[in-house]
Formats: sequence, structure tokens, C-alpha cells
Amino acid sequence: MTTIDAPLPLYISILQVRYVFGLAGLYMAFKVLQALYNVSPFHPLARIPGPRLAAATYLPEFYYDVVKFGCYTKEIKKLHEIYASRLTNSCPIVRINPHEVHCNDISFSNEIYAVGGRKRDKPVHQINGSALGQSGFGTVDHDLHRLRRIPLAKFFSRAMISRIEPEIHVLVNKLCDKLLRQSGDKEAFDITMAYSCFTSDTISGYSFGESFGLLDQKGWYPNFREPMAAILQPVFVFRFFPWTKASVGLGKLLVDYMPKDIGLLVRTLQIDLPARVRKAKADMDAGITYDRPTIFASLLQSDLDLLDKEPQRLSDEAAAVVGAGTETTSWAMSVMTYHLLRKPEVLAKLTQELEAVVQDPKHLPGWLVLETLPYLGAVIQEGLRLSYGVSSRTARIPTEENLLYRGEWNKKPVEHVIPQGYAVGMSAFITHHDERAFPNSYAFAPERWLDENNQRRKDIERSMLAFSHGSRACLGMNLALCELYLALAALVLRVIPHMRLSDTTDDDLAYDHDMFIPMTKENRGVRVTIKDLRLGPHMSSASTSPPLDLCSRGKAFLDQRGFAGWASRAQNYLHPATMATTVNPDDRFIQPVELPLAILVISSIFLILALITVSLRTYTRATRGIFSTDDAFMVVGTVAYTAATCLSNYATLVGLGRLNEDLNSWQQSEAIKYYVIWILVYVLALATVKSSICITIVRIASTKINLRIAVYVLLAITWASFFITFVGTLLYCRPVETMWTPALAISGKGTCAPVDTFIILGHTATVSTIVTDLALVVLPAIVLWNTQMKKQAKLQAFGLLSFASVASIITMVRIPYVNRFVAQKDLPFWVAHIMLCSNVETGIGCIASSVPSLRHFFRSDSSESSSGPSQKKTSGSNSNNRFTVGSVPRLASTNQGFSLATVHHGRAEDWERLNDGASDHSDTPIDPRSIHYKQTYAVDIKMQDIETDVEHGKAL
Ligand code: HEM
Repeated sequence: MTTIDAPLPLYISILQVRYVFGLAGLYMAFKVLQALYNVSPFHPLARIPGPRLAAATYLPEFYYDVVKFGCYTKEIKKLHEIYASRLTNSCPIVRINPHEVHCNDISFSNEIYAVGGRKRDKPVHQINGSALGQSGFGTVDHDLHRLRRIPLAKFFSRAMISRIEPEIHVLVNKLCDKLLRQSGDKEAFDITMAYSCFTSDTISGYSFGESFGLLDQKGWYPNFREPMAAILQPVFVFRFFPWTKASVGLGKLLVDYMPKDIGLLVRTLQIDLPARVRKAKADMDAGITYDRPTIFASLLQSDLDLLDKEPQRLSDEAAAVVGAGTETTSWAMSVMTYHLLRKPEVLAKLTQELEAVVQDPKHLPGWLVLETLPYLGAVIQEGLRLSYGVSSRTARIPTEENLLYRGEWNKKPVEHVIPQGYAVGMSAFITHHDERAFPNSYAFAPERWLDENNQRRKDIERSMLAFSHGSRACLGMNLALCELYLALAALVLRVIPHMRLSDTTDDDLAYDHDMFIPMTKENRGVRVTIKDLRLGPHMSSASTSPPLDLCSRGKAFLDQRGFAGWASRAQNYLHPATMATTVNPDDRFIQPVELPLAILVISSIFLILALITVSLRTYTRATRGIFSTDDAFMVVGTVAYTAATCLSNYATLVGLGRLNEDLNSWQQSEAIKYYVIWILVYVLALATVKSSICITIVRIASTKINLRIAVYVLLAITWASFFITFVGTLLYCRPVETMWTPALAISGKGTCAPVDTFIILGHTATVSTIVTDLALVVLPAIVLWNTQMKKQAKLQAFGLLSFASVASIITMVRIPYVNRFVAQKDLPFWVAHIMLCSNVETGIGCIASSVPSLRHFFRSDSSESSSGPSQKKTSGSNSNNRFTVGSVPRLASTNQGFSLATVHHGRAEDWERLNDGASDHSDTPIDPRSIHYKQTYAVDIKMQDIETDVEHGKAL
């Protein structure tokens, strides 16, 4: 018995080996026949161009994706280029494996990714790569996908995302505060990790009502970025060997032995998410509800089939949502951050646009408002384009229709039929580098998204594939956009200005291969540092202690009066470290640290001097009974000038004179608001002060008709300039507050004329001021020149006129600052120069025209204190040391001093000039026939005063 039994197993095993070989041979034969059929003219895709090997087998895809790892997309891109050059009319569509074609013509995307009743399955070959087979994303069948997607989709509508916007705001601020707390750390960190924590917390909070809390942990690790990459690593092996997916289940058994990051992801996907779904179900069963519906609690209550509510199925869905919602968005944010740091001009333009609508970076306007900002939108679109989202191809199978591709290639018509049942797809990496739609496609150029009217270009937007199209397009697009708009706005205003790239180059961003999502060569991320900061306006006060402590009572005092920002900024300005960061060596003639102080001190000094001189002048002339129209104008002008200086000082306290980076939006807006009010008051002050001077000169030049005409012209120019500037400023924006509240313009509630209009207004005022200032110096100089007076007296008079001419020079200094309106950058800083120059100029006008009258005040003190006004007029003598500039050449005076006074007599022919100066004391006898009258004149007197004086003289 035993001898018979022995060879049987051997026999059987030989049979089995033959059987196995036979089966293998049959399989090989089948595969060869299949390959032959695939390349035969009988195959439905036979007419689609492409390499023979790819048409026959999956070997090229296997080689590039599995062996070379994730490189088939790049190879497909090459195929489009190769077939474009060899077969002129075949490029837009190439065959990339036996059952799939690839398209690189975006105009065909609406056919591939169709909507409505047009059914599109996903290819099993591609779904095999995903371990989340029961999620909507991993569902092959069109109808089942619809059933699974619809209950989820309502959570991602714009309306729903708007409801959770406040929570996203909170997370955005948390992210910024946490980043700013890293200021001063020498060690660079990968910003992508930080962004990954933000996006994970956002989607997990929305999904489960409770976020993962990754932003609350110390540092940025662990997070999902690297582990997600690790988990996506086997995507191609799964695709070709789907049975290996079973190993994923083993992960949860080995979770404690895995590296920390991978362990986190496996634990999250395999343990935590299922547990959260189970908890949602338990809460629901127990009647526990959250303040607002969470995705998974709602799914459990939805009309979904009972089987689709199974915890494992919902866990797959949760993993798909959390996975898709994390890495795509955070990588897009990293790409944008990198390019903003590399291109300061883009950052500056974006900052400027944001600053126009953001009052306070910690309280951003809503997503809907931010969405209206064209340049922000352009930066986001360009970031999405170069971050690709899903970089590898995503194909669809039309199950009920053939697709007809009609197009043009190299200016020749081409036509291809893609039969139903075969896959056709596109890849964002290829589409986003289509040079026809995106010239110089590897460059980061937000401008390409805007037309000449600074509006978003719809045509180019249709060339984007970032969120895919059609019934299986990105479900979370609205959430992603809301996150991107809010986060980028806050980062640009609060963090990016302080961020520096560290050892990161274009190579660290460049697409190298993909694992569904784009991967770079060394996966080093975007490494940055945050520069050392002290407490500044963009930083959370809770996050650091102030460098210097102001007395708390002083702070409270300032705070109560609305100077809250001033207190902390004052500390900054006093602190050397902060000064080092705010003072940049560029073309500013006054640094931002000095300018506010300069405005306060210089403007106040000139105001005080003007108030003293004008008060004394008014007193002198009023007490002497010779107060006239020019004095009245001077009083009104000085009151307006006082108001203008007070306004400028207040504007300085709320932010004028500082760079935008040192101000929050409220301060910027307030500074510009008070600047605009100041303009209106200043032009009034200027016009009235100038009018006063003009009227005075008219009195002096009463007999010189040409001079009088010239002065009237100046008067006309002065008031014309006043009206143009005053009315122009008021009408520049409608309503006027749009000037300092750009949100009104953005929201369409306000409009402003082009900025050139404002610049023209500024230059009109400046030019007319220079012309009139100079003329008001030159005209009295001409009058003086023609008078015969002592040299010393003339020198005094010219000295005073030179002082007055400083006003014109100061007005010239402000010209370049008017041009700063063109760039619209740091306006509170640049316009402060204009304010300073103008305050000084008006002050000089008041002082210079009042000083001459002061002689009377001091004279009355020194020599005539006991005399009344009438006595003063008659008590003059040669020893009074005054001189008078008179309009009557024959009138001579032995007085010394200078006055812009009218000395006039109706009967000029009765008068004759006295010998002046030394001649008075000469031994040469005076010819009594040459002297008709001898009179010492009080200056600044009216006609009748002079006549009175003359009569007194006669009496004498
Ligand atoms: C910048 C951010 C994002 C980009 C570029 C992006 C891109 C895409 C793309 C291209 C697809 C289609 C994949 C395919 O055809 O197979 C997709 C699908 C999907 N995305 Fe996004 N995504 C982003 C953010 C998000 C967010 C924040 C969520 C959060 C919920 C999300 C959830 C999904 C889901 C659930 C799907 C599958 C949809 C379906 O198959 O019905 N995505 N995404």
C-alpha cells in the first residue's frame, strides 16, 4: 500500500505545475491577442494617435508611474508635443493606454466633464488607486455617485460657507497670531505645515463640530501634510495591484509602531474618523444637537440608503473630505506666499488694494467683499494655477454617448470620436501650462487674469482646471475659496511683510512628479522665518509684551480720547529695535519716525508766532483806529490757519506721517480723512491771508496803476485757485467720504474721479500759490526799490521780503509729494510733507505781513507810552527812527523802519520830497522854498488818517 501511495503527490504536483504554466501561457496568449487587438484597426480608439506600446498595453504607464514613480503626467505632456510635430492634426488628443485618451484642449472639457443628465463614470483603473473606495470621490458609477454627493453638496454651497465664515475668520487670526509668535526665531520652518494645520482645523471643525486643534498645539507638528504624502505614496501600486489595498487595514494594528506623522494619519483615518462618525451617530441617537449642523450628523439624518450610512462608508467619506480639504488648499497658499515673497512689487500692489478696504486686518471684511478685489482674485487664480490642485489626470467615461472632438491644430481642422465606454481625461499640470492660454506659463503673473480695465478676464478663467469641471468637480470649491480669500488677505496685511524666505528656490516649488497631488523633487517645502518684531499695530497685543511701558494713566488718557494706537506706536518709536525696522534708507527727506514730530513741533511754532504777530498787529491798528479791510482778512485768515494747524496736529496723532505698515486701516482712513478736511480749511486760510496782503499792497501802490492791476490779478488767481481746490476736493469722490473709505468705491456705493484729477488739483493749488507768493514778494520789492530811504532801512525791508519769499520756496518743496498720489502707496506718510510745507508757508504769510505793524506797538511802549493815539501821530520826530514806504514819490520821511502803509495825499502836487537821511543833519542850509510840509507818518494808516496827520503837521 505504501509503495503504491508514494509517487501520487509528485504526480499531482507535476500536474499542478503544468496546470499553472498552462494557465499562465493561456493568460499570456490572451494578453498578446488583446494587445494585438488594442492596436488593430478594429479597436474603437484605433484612430486616436499615440505610441503603439501605450495603445497595446499598460506597460508605459506602469514604467513611468510605478517604476519611475509618478512621472506619467510629464510623459503625456511630451506625447502631446511629439504628436503635434510629427502628425500635424493629432495633437489635442492622444491615446495613453489601451482604454484611455488624454486631451489638452480646454474647450473640450465641458464635454469630458459634463453636467446635467449626461452620465460620466470614473475609470476603475484610476479609482483603484484610492483607498477610499466607498466615498463619493471613489465611486465609479455615475448614479451612485450622484446619490452620495447630493446630501454632502448642500454643505458646500456659497450660502452654507457664508454661515461658517465667522469660524474661518477666527482660525485665520489664530494662524496669523501663531505665526507672529514665531517672530525672531532663527530657525526656518516650512510654512506649508502651518497652512496644513489651518486647513485641517477648518474642515474638521465643519465636519464634526469640533476641530482637530492642530493650530492650538505647540509648533506645527504633527500635521497632515507629510503623512498625507506618505499615504499617497502607494497610489500607483494600488492602481496596478488593487488587492494590495487590503494592507491598509493592517495599518491600524501597527499604528503604535509607525513613525509619528504616519501614525497620526493612520490613526486619524482608521481610528479617529470612524470613532467621530460613530460619536455623531451616538449623539444623534441620544438627541444631542450642535449649535449648527455638522456634516456627518446631517448625513446620518439624510435620505441616504441605510447601507450608505454605515460607519465605514461614512468614515471613507470623512477621510475623502478631510484629505481633499487639507492639502490642496494649503499647498495653494504656500505657492502664493512663495511668489509674494519673491515678487515685492506684486505684494505691494496687493497690499495697497487690501488696505483700501480693510479697516482692521484682525477684522477682515466678508468673503463677498474680498471677492470683489480684482488683484486679490488675480493672485489667488494664479496661485491655484501654479499649485494645480490635482495635478495628475482625472478621467471620465461617457457611458451613454460618443464624444465628438472637433477642433483645430496647427491651423488645420481635426476630428476625433471618443466612443462611449472609453475613458478620456485631462491633467491640470498640462492644461495650466498651455502656452496659448497662459503665455510664459511657468511665470507667476497675476496681471494675466485682468483686462485693461482691471476687471477679471472671463476667457482665461475658462482655461482653468484647478477645481475640475462638471458633475464630479471639486465639492469643496466654495470652502477652499473662502479660506484662500480670508487667509491670504490677513497674511498679506499681518504676517507676510515680516516673513523672509530661507534657503527656498523655484526648484522647491517646481512640479516634479505627482501622486494625484503635485510633488516637488525633494519635497523640502517653503521654508521661512519671521523677522524679529516688537509690539506693532498688526500684532496681537496678547502675543507679546510691549518693549517700553507707558504710564498706564497716560495710556488710558490717550485711549479715552481715541488715540489708542498712538500710545503703542509711541512706544515703538521710542524703541531702537523697532526704529531699525521702520526706517528704511530710501529717498525720504524726513523719516517716518521724525515726520509726525516735525509736523507737531514746526506747525505749532509757526502758529504761535503767527498768533502773536497778528494779535499785536490787530491790537496796534485797532487802538490807533486804523483797522482796515486787510486787517480783517488777516484776522479771518489767522483763525482759519489756527483751525488748519489744529487739524493737522490731530491728523498726526491718528496716523498721518507714518508708513502704511505702521498703521492699521482705521488709522490710515482717519489720517486721510483729516488730511482732506485740512485741505478745505487750509485753502480758506491761504486765500484770506493772501487777500489781506494784496489789499495792503493795493493801498501802498494806490497811485501806480500797473501795480494795482497786477495785484488785482493776483487776487483773482488766489480766489480762483481757492474755488478750484475747494470745490474740486469736495467733488473728487461722491460721496466725499469715499476718499478715506475705499470700501465704498469697491462696493459700488461711491465713485471717485481718476487719481490724475486729484494730482492736477494739487498742482493747480501749488503753482498758483508759488506764483502769488513770489509776486507778493516782488511787488513790494519794486515799490521799495523806487523809494528813497536809508540803505539800512532798505536792507531791513528786503530782509523781511526775503523771509516772505521762503514761503514760495517751501511751496516748491511740496511739488514732488503731490506726485505721490500716482502710486497711492503710503499716502499718510507722503501727504504729511505737503501738510507740513503748507502750514509753514501760511504761517510765514501771517508773520511777514504783520511784523511791520509791530513797530508801532513797541514804539508806543518805548517812547509814547504816555501819549494817546492822537498824540502819537503828532509827536513824531526825526528821532523816531522809522521809515515809511509811500506811494507818493514826493513824500519823504525821516522815519526809520518799514511799513506797508499807504501814505497818500489827494493833492500830490502840493508835496515835495524832503532830503532824506544824512542830509537832514548836514550843515548845508535847507532851502525853505523846497519844503512845503514836514511830517512824521505813522505807518499802516488809512487815507483820512494821513490827512489828519498832515493837518496836524500843518498845525505844527
Ligand atoms: C485649492 C483647493 C482645492 C482644489 C484645487 C481642489 C481640487 C479638486 C479637484 C480637481 C477635484 C476633482 C477630482 C477628480 O476629478 O477626481 C476635487 C474633488 C473633490 N474635492 Fe476638492 N479641491 C480643493 C479643495 C477642497 C476642499 C477644501 C474640500 C473640502 C471639502 C474639497 C473636497 C473635494 C471632494 C469631496 C471632491 C470629490 C468630489 C466628487 O468626486 O464628487 N476640495 N477637488
